[in-house]
Amino acid sequence: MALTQDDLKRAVAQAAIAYVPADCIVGVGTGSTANFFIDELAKIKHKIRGAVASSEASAKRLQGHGIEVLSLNDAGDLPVYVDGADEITRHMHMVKGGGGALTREKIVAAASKKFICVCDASKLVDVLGKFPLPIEVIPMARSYIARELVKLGGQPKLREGFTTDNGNVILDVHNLQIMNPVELETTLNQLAGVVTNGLFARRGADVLLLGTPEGVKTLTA
Ligand SMILES: O=C[C@H](O)[C@H](O)[C@H](O)COP(=O)(O)O
Repeated sequence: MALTQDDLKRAVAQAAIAYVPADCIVGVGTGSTANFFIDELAKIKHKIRGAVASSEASAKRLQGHGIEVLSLNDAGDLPVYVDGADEITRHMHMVKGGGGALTREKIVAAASKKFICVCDASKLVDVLGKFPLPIEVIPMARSYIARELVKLGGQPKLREGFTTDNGNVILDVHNLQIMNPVELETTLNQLAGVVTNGLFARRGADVLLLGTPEGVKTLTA
C-alpha cells in the first residue's frame, strides 16, 4: 500500500527522536509534522526534563501528554529544536509560518543549538516563494507594510480572521521568487512594524529529515 503524507510525517517525527539528548529540555515547533513529533516525544517523556513550545497549540498538546512545558526564560538555551517547514531548500533555508507561529518559532530556534527540520518530501524546493511568505505585523502597520511589500514585487494578502499568539496579524505574500533568502530576510526585518518574517535563512536548519517513499533521508547544512 502506498505511504500517505501522514505516514511520511510520522516517519520523520520518529527519526527526530534520535536527536533528543537524555535529560534535556526540548524546543518544540508547531504544525501537523511537529504534532507527530510531540506524540513521539510522549513515548520518551520519562527521559526528558520538559519542553519549550513555539505556540499555545503545541503547549496544549505537550501538556495533554503530561510533558512539562517551561517558558524559554526559565529554560535558558536548548540543545535541540524540532519543527516542520512550509518549504525548504538544500541550503537549509526555509519558509515557515503557514500555521502563524513564526515569531515564537524563530525565537525558540534562535535559542537552540541545533535545528532539526522534519518534512515530507513535498516541502523540498529549488527556489523558495511558491508557498506565500507569511509576515507577522503589528496591526496598525498593516497597510503601510502591504504597500512596501508591493514595491518589493510581492502581492500581500491579509490572513482573514486570524490573530497570532502575540496579538498581531499575518500578511501572506504571494508571487515572490526568493533568489536571495538571506538578503530578503534582512530587508523585511527592517520594515517598521514587521515583527517577524517567515524566512528562516540567516539561521536555517542544521539537519533536514526528509520523509520519502524510499525512507527517511538525512541532509545536513
Ligand atoms: O507556523 C507554522 C509552522 O511554521 C509550521 O512549521 C509549518 O507551517 C509547517 O507545518 P506542517 O508541518 O503542518 O506542514
